[in-house]
Amino acid sequence: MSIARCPACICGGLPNLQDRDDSTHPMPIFRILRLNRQHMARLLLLVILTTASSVVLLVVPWMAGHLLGTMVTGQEGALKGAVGVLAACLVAIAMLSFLTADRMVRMSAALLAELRERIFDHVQRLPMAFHDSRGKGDMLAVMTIEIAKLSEFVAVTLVAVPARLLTAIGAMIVMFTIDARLALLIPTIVPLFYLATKIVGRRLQGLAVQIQQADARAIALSDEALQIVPATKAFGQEAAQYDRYRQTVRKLEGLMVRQGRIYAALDPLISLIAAFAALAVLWFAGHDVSDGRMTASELFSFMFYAALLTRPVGSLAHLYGQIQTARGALARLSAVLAEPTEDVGAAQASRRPRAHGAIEFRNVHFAYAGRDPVLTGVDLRVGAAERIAILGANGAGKTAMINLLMRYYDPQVGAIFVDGEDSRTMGLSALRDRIGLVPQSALLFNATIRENIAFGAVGASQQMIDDAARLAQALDFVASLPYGMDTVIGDCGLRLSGGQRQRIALARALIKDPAIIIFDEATSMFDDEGEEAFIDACNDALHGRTVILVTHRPATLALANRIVTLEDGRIRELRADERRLQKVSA
Ligand SMILES: Nc1ncnc2c1ncn2[C@@H]1O[C@H](COP(=O)(O)OP(=O)(O)OP(=O)(O)O)[C@@H](O)[C@H]1O
Repeated sequence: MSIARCPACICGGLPNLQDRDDSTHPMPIFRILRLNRQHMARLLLLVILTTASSVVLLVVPWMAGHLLGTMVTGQEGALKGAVGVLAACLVAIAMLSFLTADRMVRMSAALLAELRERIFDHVQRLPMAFHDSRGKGDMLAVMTIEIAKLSEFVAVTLVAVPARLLTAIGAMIVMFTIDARLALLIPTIVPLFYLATKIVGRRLQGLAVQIQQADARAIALSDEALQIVPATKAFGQEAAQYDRYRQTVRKLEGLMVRQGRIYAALDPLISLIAAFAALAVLWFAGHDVSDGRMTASELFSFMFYAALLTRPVGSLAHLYGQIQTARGALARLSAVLAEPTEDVGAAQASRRPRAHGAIEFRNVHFAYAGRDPVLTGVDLRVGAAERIAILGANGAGKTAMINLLMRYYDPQVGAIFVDGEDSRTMGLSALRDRIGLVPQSALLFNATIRENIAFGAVGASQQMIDDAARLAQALDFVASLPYGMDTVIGDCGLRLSGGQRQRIALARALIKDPAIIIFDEATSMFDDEGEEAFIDACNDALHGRTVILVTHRPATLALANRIVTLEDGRIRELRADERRLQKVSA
């Protein structure tokens, strides 16, 4: 029996980042974000707002130049008008900035929430084989950091691009109208900008991937460390755990510093190129003004537009790096969303005929991906209401049989029948509705006892919860807790004893009144007395149900009326003397 995984635990392994294939062709961003009409309307409004800001912004250099020109020439009347227009522009820019920022936050938050819901829903529905193959930290990084990056990219960065382009093109046009000869100097610096962003962008791309990997590892390590706090304390591993985490976050720090340095260098570089261009303009324009070919107002305006131009060009240079980061996030999200989910089928338990619980494994062969075969021709018939125990050495494949019965995996050869129907054709929800699983690790979550029991059946009523708790003989200990059924039990039920957790797990399994109950080493954490009490509790609860017991514990075997053993990948019925021996020790 393998250790059942706690839903919130990292035991499934750290991210295997080397194995990850990020080369998957990313889905278009609009498909990933499912941008519907409402989103498009909001995006359009944002584009209009940022564009309006740009238009007003384009008036400012003109008016500022005009203002300075009138100051130089001493035209008092024109001064007042220019100040008034400038003030109006500044107020308009402030208001538009507020509106834009407010809308951006709403848009970004909405996209983030929707994407989070979607990926959460999708990941939960992915088959066990997928979860086995992916590191949990890696998945957590995709579900948190990556989607945050993506929604911010769309709602903040991408939305501002039209406005930036408009500002750049608008500034260029006005500069051409002021002095085409001088304006022609500007395009000569474009190749320099391009070169700078290309070189910088190439460095940023590799760094973005490394930062994502280090981020994922840091998330995985902190999650794992929190899960194994008791083990860390018991083995005095606090310092070693700290070192492991420290190495990862320091590596992340180094990468972020490198990325920050590149971005830090980019802005001054762009400014320097722009400043040299401005100097060249001044050089030529100085002659034009002294020769009377250009007014002082035009010169000032020209210079202001040149300065205005550096802002959108600078942010467009940043855009290259941001696109690379978003592309990486998009590829990883696409890869997860492209994975086919399990088809659970409609939950119609109430309309299904009552199941009998007969099970048959017919020539079942199974190997986990990339591993040696575990089951090599399992044949086993379990009659309705029969109680069977499956014995076998560690690693023999007992849990693998349960995993196949639950259809967490499918066999490579052979089939499993439940009530005479091939489990692969009956629909996952129809199959799983018939089975109550009590695993070794109770898989409880941090909520009340009531919520944990109700988890076993969609729409469970109060009466059903109480009945299930009574059947599992959990009512006594629940009554002794400070808030009874409403007591919150901590992560994985850590505020309960092992035996109490198992009773909650049994109640949860019984609440849907399943025809089949599986105990996968469910009594391994009991002492003899606790095990006997638990078995007493089970005797009533198991009445009329098919029971599969995976256990090494003799006392639990007493529940079984038939014992088989799994050896070399096949089922062997115990001989009468072996059976007697097992029962005697029980
Ligand atoms: N998710 C998995 N991916 C790959 N191999 C696995 C996985 N789970 C178990 N195995 C391997 O499959 C084999 C059978 O494991 P299984 O858990 O079914 O054994 P078991 O009979 O339940 O053992 P035990 O009595 O120790 O719990 C083992 O060799 C194990 O290493």
